[in-house]
Amino acid sequence: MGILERIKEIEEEMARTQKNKATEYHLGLLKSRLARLRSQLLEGPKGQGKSDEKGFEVVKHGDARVALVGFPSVGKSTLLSMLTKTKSETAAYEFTTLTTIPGVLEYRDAKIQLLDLPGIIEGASQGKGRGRQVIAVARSADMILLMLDAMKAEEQRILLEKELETVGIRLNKRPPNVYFAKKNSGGILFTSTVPLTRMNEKMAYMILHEYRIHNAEILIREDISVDEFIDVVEGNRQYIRCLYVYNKIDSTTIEHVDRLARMEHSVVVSCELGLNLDYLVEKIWEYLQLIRVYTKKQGNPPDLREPLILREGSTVEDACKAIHRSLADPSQFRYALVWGRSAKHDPQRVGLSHPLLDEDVLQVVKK
Ligand SMILES: Nc1nc2c(ncn2[C@@H]2O[C@H](COP(=O)(O)OP(=O)(O)OP(=O)(O)O)[C@@H](O)[C@H]2O)c(=O)[nH]1
Ligand SMILES: [K+]
Ligand SMILES: [Mg+2]
Repeated sequence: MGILERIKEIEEEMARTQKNKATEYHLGLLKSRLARLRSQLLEGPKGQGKSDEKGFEVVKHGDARVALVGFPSVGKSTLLSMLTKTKSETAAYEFTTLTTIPGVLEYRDAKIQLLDLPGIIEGASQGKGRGRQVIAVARSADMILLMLDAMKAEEQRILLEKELETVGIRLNKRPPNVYFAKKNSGGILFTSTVPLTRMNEKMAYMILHEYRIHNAEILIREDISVDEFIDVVEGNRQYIRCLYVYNKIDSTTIEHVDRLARMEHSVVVSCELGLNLDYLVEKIWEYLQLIRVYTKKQGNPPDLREPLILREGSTVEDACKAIHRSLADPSQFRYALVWGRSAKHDPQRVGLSHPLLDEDVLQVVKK
């Protein structure tokens, strides 16, 4: 039996099985089997490289990468053409876009790579309509714009979420707070620092057994579910921030638009009429969690044209490394001066571990 049939069989068995105390462990086992098969599917057949199927990968450029994912003809290419200087072909028929089209979204002195992708359809995660190549690119993104047709919002959203979930993409979630390490000996060492209400030690043993893991250390620090435990064991999940972009609001009612706009992580737009696109770009910036750090040389004003673009939570050390690989070395770095929101007083003399904030000014003093 092929992997796809085995997946289908397990899915059917899960659908048939009632959820209760007596079936809890059996369902846990089925979930882990399903997760293993799906991972196998993603890796592809052993010994056979992935290169025979041409991918949609393009070179990473700029400060961050945002991928446009959605069903055909929801307006992905129209959006790319509105937000960047790149023109991607748009048309009323499905599958107009056949490969990745990269554009550059310039905002707040950052260059954000925006990727227009071919539309995906139900079953994409199993390879339908080159869905796997699209998903591979989505996995490489710092953020996903899940684009939906406002008229078919609910059904499209549920289907797309399922496709992405299936391939191990977790949208707007954090990795479970669990320490997990495989060992060579010593058996299973299971500890939890909080009461577990959704799984337990027995379940963990059973799942690990399914994965043929007999020696491991597990420290659980939050009340996780069985699915989250499997995610930890799989270890290949991608936790990606996502905005749901409801397009074509020009062709639906104001009440419906209002409802969509109030949902979590959502932005309503009309790409064609250019409605609400400024707000969308602001939200993209917010979700990417980037900060700008302006550098200055001693005795000169700061360079306000080209800031360093760093992840939120970056330190002086990260900034130094972004300027030059060896600048953070003890042989070069003496101290830094920081002006701005992260400084207690202007300027503050700081070391490598000082955390920076958006719009700080940084001067590195070398030895
Ligand atoms: N009414 C309306 N139509 C739109 C809007 N945005 C895009 N369209 C139309 O929707 C159709 C599809 O747009 P595309 O940008 O080609 O969609 P796509 O998602 O890139 O499609 P594929 O590449 O085929 O997956 C085109 O006819 C667009 O003119 C919008 O805001 N409102
Ligand atoms: K289209
Ligand atoms: Mg397109």
